[in-house]
Amino acid sequence: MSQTITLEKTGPEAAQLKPLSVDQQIEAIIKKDTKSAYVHSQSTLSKGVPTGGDPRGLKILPETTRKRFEEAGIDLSKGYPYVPNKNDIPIFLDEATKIRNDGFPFVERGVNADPEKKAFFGAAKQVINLTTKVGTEIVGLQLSDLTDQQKDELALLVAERVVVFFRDQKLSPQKQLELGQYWGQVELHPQSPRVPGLPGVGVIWQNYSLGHLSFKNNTFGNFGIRDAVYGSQTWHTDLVHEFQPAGITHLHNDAIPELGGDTIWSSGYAAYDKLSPALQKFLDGKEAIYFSAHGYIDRDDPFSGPKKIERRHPIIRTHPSTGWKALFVNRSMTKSIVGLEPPESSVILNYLLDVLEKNADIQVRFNWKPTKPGYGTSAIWDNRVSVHSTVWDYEGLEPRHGTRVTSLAEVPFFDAESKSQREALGLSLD
Ligand SMILES: O=C(O)CCC(=O)C(=O)O
Ligand SMILES: [Fe+2]
Repeated sequence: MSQTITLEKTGPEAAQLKPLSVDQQIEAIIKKDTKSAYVHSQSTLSKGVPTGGDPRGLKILPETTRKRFEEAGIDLSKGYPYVPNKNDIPIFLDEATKIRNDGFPFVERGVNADPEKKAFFGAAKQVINLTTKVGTEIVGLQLSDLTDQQKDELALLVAERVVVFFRDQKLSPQKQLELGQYWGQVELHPQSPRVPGLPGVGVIWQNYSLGHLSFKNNTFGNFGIRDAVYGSQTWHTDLVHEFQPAGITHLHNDAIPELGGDTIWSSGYAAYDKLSPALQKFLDGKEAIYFSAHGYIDRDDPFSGPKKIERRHPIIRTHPSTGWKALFVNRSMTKSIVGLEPPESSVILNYLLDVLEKNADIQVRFNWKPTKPGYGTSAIWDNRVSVHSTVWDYEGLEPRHGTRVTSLAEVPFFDAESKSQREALGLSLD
């Protein structure tokens, strides 16, 4: 498959242009006028929207998404996406930190699964491992038809392979939510736009947030310099500021660009296996500070600017199903290693992040295109043992839209008796 691509000229001269009104911005999106939309990208459509359904989003909703929602009986009459009521969004840091601070029961489904996964594999036409260490594609199986036994086996497969893909799916947002609820308590994100009537189903839609239009190559931090249209998302893992952070995330993309818009995952197990035994030993049992994506006001120091929620978690964590150790750091949301001087922490942390981000042999890059037009593609990954980054290379304003359900998991732990993946599989060189 090939496609001729003409990159728009943007940059300083584009930034000189007059910002557009919201209506003009919507027009620009409909006409796929990248340059005009880019000019406005600093103040995104998703900011400052009225609470409730956003009527503006409906105007640019991709056809495949609209069809999927209609078939599922989603009420779009008030607009799309649903934007949370401002009164429900915590403003102060202490309020935001308190959400789920007390913990909740969690059942790890993969633990009880048949290690051979006979029920799950038996129902699939094909099982394709995409690389040696990470990523498996399942062919010929509908996620909406899984039995509980198959869901347990899939959870174990996701834990082992880090991310598992399913093309050509017919999946309603309600079924997607049900599946997520089976794997854990579903995250109800107070800020994020969501599918109307389904608080646990978030929306990933760059054409709405225009996120990718304002990003440059941003390896060294979020929200990089705005002098290029394209880039990639800062490597991250989801919701690490939670007391019980994300386990499985399931993103179902129902509008997929003709070319591009891939996502990359890197394995935390394999990253750990790349460290020397001396560095592994140093890190085992250490903790790091993780922070939230959103900022909040500090009641005691309200004028100091937004502050992030911070949590302490083990920097090497043991996965409860596989029992393997994984490196648990990410560029977007890991602040420092506890117990080290700031410069020491920064050097070591940067090295660890580089191991995850710069080694293609522990990564998988996935293109979401279904083989059947009109069908969607699901990626199901384990945030406890991976980081991911979306590639915003797709041309102009081609639609890319997905619904996302995240199941929260256990309080992260490190088991000193646990093994690395190579050790457990008998591949260790020493
Ligand atoms: O759009 C994607 O490929 C992934 C977006 C993302 O970071 C997520 O869903 O957690
Ligand atoms: Fe993410």
